[in-house]
Amino acid sequence: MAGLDDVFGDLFASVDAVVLFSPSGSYYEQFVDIEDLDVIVVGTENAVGAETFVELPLEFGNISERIRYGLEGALEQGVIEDGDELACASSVFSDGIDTVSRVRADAETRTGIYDLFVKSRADPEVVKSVLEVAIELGKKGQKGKPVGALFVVGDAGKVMNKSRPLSYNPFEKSHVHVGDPIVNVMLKEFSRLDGAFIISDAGKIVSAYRYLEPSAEGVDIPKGLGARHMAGGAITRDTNAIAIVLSESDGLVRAFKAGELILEVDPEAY
Ligand SMILES: Nc1ncnc2c1ncn2[C@@H]1O[C@H](COP(=O)(O)OP(=O)(O)OP(=O)(O)O)[C@@H](O)[C@H]1O
Ligand SMILES: [Mn+2]
Repeated sequence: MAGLDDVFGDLFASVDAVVLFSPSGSYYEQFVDIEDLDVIVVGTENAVGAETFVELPLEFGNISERIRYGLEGALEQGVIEDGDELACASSVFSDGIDTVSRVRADAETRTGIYDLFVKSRADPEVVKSVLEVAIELGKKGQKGKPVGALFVVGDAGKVMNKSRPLSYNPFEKSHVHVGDPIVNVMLKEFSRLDGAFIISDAGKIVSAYRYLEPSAEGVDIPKGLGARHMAGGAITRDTNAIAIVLSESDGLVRAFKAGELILEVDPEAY
């Protein structure tokens, strides 16, 4: 009679590699000595000093997103190949690894999230910080009310040329950068007001309250999204900036690059 090992064993039978999502050191060590096994560690940092590591821009709360973006990064780095069968081990309910998903790597479902972080003009850390601010703002809102915001990151000179001020720029003479705790408070406070934040490649806040005037010609953003998303999407086609948009109406955070929607996350999942 078949035991559970025989049945669940199919999940990891003849896989091309094992992908461990943010494993503990002792968990990882168990795999290192298994013969002929490729082990890939995925996470926001390489805490276990793994030989093959793929960095995630953020710890995706949703398991399928975490796996999808992890595998996209692994494909991008060439540590797995299209069609590879992978046993992806991750934690869903506890701190430790408690879940194994068998997934086939599929190069066609590529979303471009790695381009967003790794191949943008702006520093990846800057993109990550802005995404974190948007997610936090989406989670808490402003004084309990849902709030929207638009952050344009990178290629700031060109973005400034394609926009105009709606009001006095509170960042005019300041030298503040995203990631500073005080700046996060300021960004949240100013997000109540209209327009976009413009942020440089290195993370300097160049301006708040900018009205973007890109040409919207040929921009293909999903129907139902309004002027904020259209302006955010379009500016990324006209310049080498990326746009991170928090929607006041559906609460989602979206990222655009080269005029295309690249990432869509629900702040409540973080
Ligand atoms: N071209 C623009 N540049 C900068 N900010 C803009 C621009 N167009 C709209 N906004 C900002 O977006 C806000 C919301 O506009 P609108 O409702 O049309 O956008 P939306 O895409 O539906 O966003 P939301 O999902 O947050 O409602 C406006 O009040 C304004 O602050
Ligand atoms: Mn709207």
